[in-house]
Amino acid sequence: MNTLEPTTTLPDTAVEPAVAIEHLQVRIPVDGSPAPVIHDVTLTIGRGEAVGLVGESGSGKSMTARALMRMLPDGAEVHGAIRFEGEDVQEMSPRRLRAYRASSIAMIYQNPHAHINPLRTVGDFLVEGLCQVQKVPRREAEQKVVALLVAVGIADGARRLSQYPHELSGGLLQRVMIAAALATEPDVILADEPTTALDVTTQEEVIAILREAQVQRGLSILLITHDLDLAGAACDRLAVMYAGQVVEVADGAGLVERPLHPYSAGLLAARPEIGVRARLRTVPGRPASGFEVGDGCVFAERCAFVTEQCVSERPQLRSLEGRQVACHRAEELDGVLLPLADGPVGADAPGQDKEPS
Ligand SMILES: Nc1ncnc2c1ncn2[C@@H]1O[C@H](COP(=O)(O)OP(=O)(O)OP(=O)(O)O)[C@@H](O)[C@H]1O
Repeated sequence: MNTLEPTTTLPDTAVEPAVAIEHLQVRIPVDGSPAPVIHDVTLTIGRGEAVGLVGESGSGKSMTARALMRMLPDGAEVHGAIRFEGEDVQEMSPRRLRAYRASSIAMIYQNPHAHINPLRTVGDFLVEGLCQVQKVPRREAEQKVVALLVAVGIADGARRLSQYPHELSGGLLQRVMIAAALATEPDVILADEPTTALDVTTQEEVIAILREAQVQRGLSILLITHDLDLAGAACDRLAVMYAGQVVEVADGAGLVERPLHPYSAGLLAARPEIGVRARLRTVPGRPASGFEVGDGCVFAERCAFVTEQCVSERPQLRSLEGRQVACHRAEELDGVLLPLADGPVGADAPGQDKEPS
């Protein structure tokens, strides 16, 4: 489905962002030695802004979210800055970290069944968090969660409180998870593939609920997804990630109309179009994880425009015409990549001056 309908433009950059990640690098121990999974993530989420983090499997999207929650695997080495409202998340004391996770930031996962106790009722799940962590009296907590269930489209919320997770469909349970996330009145919600396990109609409803929560409650949202169209429709800005690096940040319309990074163009070209019978296009080559790339551009192996400089020197994310891009050749490729996104991707692409390595 090509239904990209971005809604707003870039936020006012003079406003302090809710979240600021600068040059994040993460290494995690694999077979006893540290392996890089995040090379360079630089990303801000403004207050009340929804940012879509898109990219292929293994690019490090979930790891970025986990770094923001300070929930990385044991032994992870972290470099760079992760700030929430100006405060360094890495420097938070255990007590401050508990408060941050309890009331400033909330996470919604792909598979709600995996994040709820199947032996407890929906009511226990929703109410106990409020009673125990936020010290809200039980009766008040029940009233609050019923109102939240109504807000996420569950009209018979009071009845649902006595049900067990297995009695609810995936879509209903994901709404319960959104209600749970909203219950603590967080400033930021991290939604990690929240609709991947749902059918298309339910996907749209869940995204609409998140979007409404963003607008009504002034929430900042990081939406992690493989689905560029979904992210474009639901978010104010998109950050494209590949092999542990953010390679382009733009508003949805800008990205679709004028991608500046060859990987963004490849992702755009790979979107299936309903009603058009054609061979599905793919980005040539295999998606790489952070620990598989060398010192040069993370996309060099698969790029149709690769040069010697790309292989030897990693491009940094830099500002260019109101957006950010990490490509040595972004100026030269401006305008060349759009026909690429609309047409064939690969060795026959225009502007290619060297064989991919
Ligand atoms: N606990 C872990 N231990 C070791 N490696 C891990 C662990 N979790 C993730 N990885 C690796 O880190 C890299 C980034 O993973 P991550 O889950 O962040 O990617 P992703 O972009 O979210 O992918 P997906 O869309 O498939 O969830 C991958 O190479 C993955 O194999």
